[in-house]
Amino acid sequence: RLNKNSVVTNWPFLGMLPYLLRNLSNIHDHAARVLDLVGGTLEFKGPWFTKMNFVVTCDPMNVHHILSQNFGNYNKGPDFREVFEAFGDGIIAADADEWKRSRETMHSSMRQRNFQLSLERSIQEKVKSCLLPLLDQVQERGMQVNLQDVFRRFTFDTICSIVMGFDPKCLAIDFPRFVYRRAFDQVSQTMFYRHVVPKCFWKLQKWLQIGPEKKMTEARKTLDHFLHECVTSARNEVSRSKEGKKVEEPQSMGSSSIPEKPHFDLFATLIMEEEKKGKVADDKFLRDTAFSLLAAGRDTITSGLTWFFWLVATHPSVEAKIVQEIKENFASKEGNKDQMIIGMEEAKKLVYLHGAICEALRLFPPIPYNHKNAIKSDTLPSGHHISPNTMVMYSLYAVGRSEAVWGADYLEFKPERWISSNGGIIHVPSYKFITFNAGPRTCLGKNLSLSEMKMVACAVLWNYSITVVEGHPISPNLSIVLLMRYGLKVRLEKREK
Ligand code: HEM
Repeated sequence: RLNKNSVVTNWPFLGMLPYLLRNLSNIHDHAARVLDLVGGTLEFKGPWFTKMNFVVTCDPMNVHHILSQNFGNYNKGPDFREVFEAFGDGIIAADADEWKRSRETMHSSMRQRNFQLSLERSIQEKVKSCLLPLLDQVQERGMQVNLQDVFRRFTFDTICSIVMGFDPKCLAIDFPRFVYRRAFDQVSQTMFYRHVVPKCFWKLQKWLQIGPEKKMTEARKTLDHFLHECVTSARNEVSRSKEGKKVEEPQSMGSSSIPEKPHFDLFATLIMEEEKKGKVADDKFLRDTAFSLLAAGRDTITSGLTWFFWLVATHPSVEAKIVQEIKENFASKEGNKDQMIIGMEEAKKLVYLHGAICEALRLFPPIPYNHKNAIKSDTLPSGHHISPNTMVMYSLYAVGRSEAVWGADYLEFKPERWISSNGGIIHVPSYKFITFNAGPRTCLGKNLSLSEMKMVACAVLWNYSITVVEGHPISPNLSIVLLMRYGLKVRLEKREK
């Protein structure tokens, strides 16, 4: 019988760190394979002089236990906050009452009708006035384009508009450089780096201000400046709208500007929600909230769209079915549907597209792993004992590729998996389709993201067929969000309708 932990060599002094570092470039696939071999859960041992021991699992019952059934015993904890310190006290890193307060305020703001309408309008406008014109030019000039870069720009513009009512206009044909976007990328990379080197090592680098930690400090300064400007602008807008005054002309802000027209953004809504409760949303709360939302909602949607378009481009029969479904639902309808810029309600009709997007998000979850900290000792459903203050890591990537959950064809891209015999959408419990997390801390942007992805997919696939540039390498990057290391280089052709 296999000694369950022997799949990964546990070296004297160094523990399993050599395995982790040797396989880092393809760590998610390695983790999925190892977890499969050991029955779903592994006790990882770090070097003896570090506190790098943790339990890693992809067993859906363990995940259900940690995220829902025994939710109260698993928080983010101090280590999470240290690694993700750029999030401050924002919802992603917060625990207990701080988290509850953020979650309630954010949830009620995001449910508001005006917010939903403003969100829909922002996405539609961005597709119509920036995304499709840019792709038109690329196609007309016969150029190659990196779709991942296009989506990163698209999502940065939309998330800034949605959260702060400010469009940085990164998506333009001259692909402008935008210093704040690069600062965000630097912060994400350093946060990933802090996961794979012992804590004492990155702390020393931080203290000495060298390597990635130096870059992190500089990037954070840049970002804090950006967020401070956004907070001030949102406050001014709320005061102006309360006074019923006309919104002033944009001020200069780096290489971009504040939008000309009033906008029902999340920031303004949050400020007003707090006021209704007799509280004042202080600058730090708004800064941390903005950072959390920008980080949570920017690269995640980019990742989802990039892997989706790659899968569709390499599965022509799926592409044909998506286009057919769009045609059947909307092509003969009244109104301006020549570009297929649909709304959120219309997006719900596209069941096959929904299946294809869920399938892409299952195979390539934008957040491939996550972790929690056990407060008291516990026993997982798999029988593993958890001591107090142990980090429990769960691989969303490995859950999405578990044969036990998805069947023998788990590696196939099959949108049909999500469609019932009567043509409806099959509901998969969130601890199995874990891409948006599960339990009380389920992603607050789940519906928003699915709608946005469908709206973009519908417009792009209706207007273009996409071919991946021959020989272009496809592999995941090393960061906290699963993007493509070399981007997604494609050529476009106008679709014959
Ligand atoms: C495809 C897109 C997305 C995916 C796959 C995704 C996935 C996730 C995951 C896995 C978590 C749990 C993170 C953790 O606990 O550390 C999360 C949390 C969260 N997400 Fe998303 N997300 C997406 C888009 C968005 C968007 C667009 C927004 C908002 C604009 C958003 C807002 C949030 C918030 C506020 C949380 C924290 C919830 C809490 O802790 O209570 N997400 N998301």
